[in-house]
Amino acid sequence: MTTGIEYDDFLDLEYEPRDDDLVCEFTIDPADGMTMEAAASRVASESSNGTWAALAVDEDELTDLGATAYMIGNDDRISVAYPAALFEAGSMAQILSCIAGNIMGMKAVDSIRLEDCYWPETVVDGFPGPQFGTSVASEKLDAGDRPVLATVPKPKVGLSTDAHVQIAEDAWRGGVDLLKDDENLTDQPFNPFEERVSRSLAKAEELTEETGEKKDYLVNVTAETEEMIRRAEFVHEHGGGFVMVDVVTCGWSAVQTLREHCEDMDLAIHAHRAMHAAFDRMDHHGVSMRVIAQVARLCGVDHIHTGTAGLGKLANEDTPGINAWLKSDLYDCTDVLPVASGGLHPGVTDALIDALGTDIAIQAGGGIHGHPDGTEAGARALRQSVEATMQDVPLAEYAEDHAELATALEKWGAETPR
Ligand SMILES: O=C(COP(=O)(O)O)[C@H](O)[C@H](O)COP(=O)(O)O
Ligand SMILES: [Mg+2]
Repeated sequence: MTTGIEYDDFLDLEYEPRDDDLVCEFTIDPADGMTMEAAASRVASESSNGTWAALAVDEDELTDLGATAYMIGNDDRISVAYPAALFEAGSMAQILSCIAGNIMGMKAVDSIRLEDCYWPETVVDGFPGPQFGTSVASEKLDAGDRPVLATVPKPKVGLSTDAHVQIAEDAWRGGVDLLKDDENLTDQPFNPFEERVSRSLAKAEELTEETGEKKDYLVNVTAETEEMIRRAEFVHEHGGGFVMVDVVTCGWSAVQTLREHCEDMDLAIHAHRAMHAAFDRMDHHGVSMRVIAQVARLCGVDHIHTGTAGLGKLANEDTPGINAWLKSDLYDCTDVLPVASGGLHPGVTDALIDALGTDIAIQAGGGIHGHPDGTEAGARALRQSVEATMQDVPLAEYAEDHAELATALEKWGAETPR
């Protein structure tokens, strides 16, 4: 006996999602002449098992994996439920090819944005999730209850290895926990990977000894996948506890492979999100940062950049909401430490912690190295701004007997750079 598959089969406003459905919320703008219902059913169809033409299939030869558009809101939002059996366990590439694949370009909608996902346990269980998450603050570092502090040397590329290591030393001595490579610093001749990593990690050990606080390094291992694994092994062999990867430009399959190897080496993964804005910057089309963060958590990164709640130099989606999701219960999946970065300096630390809490990493590049008295003073100023905020003392008051903070406040005040 044959069964028909056509668009109407993918819309059922009475449908109640099952516990093991993956539910996705989209904002859509139907094309001219297309109703919300018609557009919604086409989205559900193309992202699961339908196509533009009606099909007749032998029932005995078909597992019905059709999605159901079951809710159409007043605000151009629709909800689509996908049966868990549609998805290959543990393959983020396959999941995204369904829920954020062809539908992003279909003519039935003028625009479509994947806003949010509700992940069922069956799908989450296919992924490893993070190894450490927020616990890095005490398990791998000595940050305790305060935010983890990190800095990226600036200029972001072009510094020699000597200059890079000197900046690292100054920043660690001044009070940051982590040195971080920038997103486009990998293995270039002016500062080759192996020399940079071996010398910086040796310096981290010295500074750990000197300061009595664990110092470590977010090493950018971004590369073609096999080379990336080789670089992660190099970090491990030289005593590093972290790697950094540009998750969007590398792709999720590479991240999944890296995560697998990091398990054996006890390395935490710091996710830089360069290029995320190509997907999430437009509020009517693409994939939200919220979903990108969800995907990153399932794939197993321990930290991810989620923005500054509007206090930095880059456009941000809902940072507090995304951070709350990263720390929320998700079956047995470990949480993720959110990283605030991009245009931060000591003068905004109080507002930042007020907006995002203390369970974050604060990363400042220009806001440390641009300090009039240099990197060490800049790092001290950032650390002082955190101490003040943790003790509930206004920054200006704390600055009265903390010279580095006073100089930073004089230079930047509480401005939000552009
Ligand atoms: O280099 C920096 C910040 O440098 P600086 O502190 O000098 O601005 C990071 O790449 C951005 O934070 C990325 O943005 P986001 O964190 O939003 O992904
Ligand atoms: Mg950067």
